[in-house]
Amino acid sequence: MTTSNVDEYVTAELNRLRESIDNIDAAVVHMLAERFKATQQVGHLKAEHHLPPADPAREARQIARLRQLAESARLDPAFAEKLLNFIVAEVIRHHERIAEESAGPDA
Ligand SMILES: O=C(O)C(=O)C[C@]1(C(=O)O)C=C[C@@H](O)C=C1
Repeated sequence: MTTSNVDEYVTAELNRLRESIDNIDAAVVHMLAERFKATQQVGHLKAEHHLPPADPAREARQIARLRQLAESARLDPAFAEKLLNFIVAEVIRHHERIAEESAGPDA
């Protein structure tokens, strides 16, 4: 192989892998959007029934489950846990805002 063939091969391979990465990133965005649609509904339900925004026992079960799934998928369980915590922290902020809004300005 000449140098320019190697360059062509590397460029083609990089482009092929990046197409796959772009598809996966799009799927992640769509899945997160669906997850947030569901959690928004949970936020409204919790606010209507005066339930606390966070449920640490539920989170502990989710973390245990995700760590196991990550291990079987050969993904770092610590990373899976960090990612879930990051998402859930944002969800809790949304829940708190929904609760404040549903309580009204005098609450
Ligand atoms: O399941 C709930 O009670 C939620 O509010 C959803 C959710 C989540 O994003 O998965 C968010 C906050 C809770 O602490 C636990 C889980």
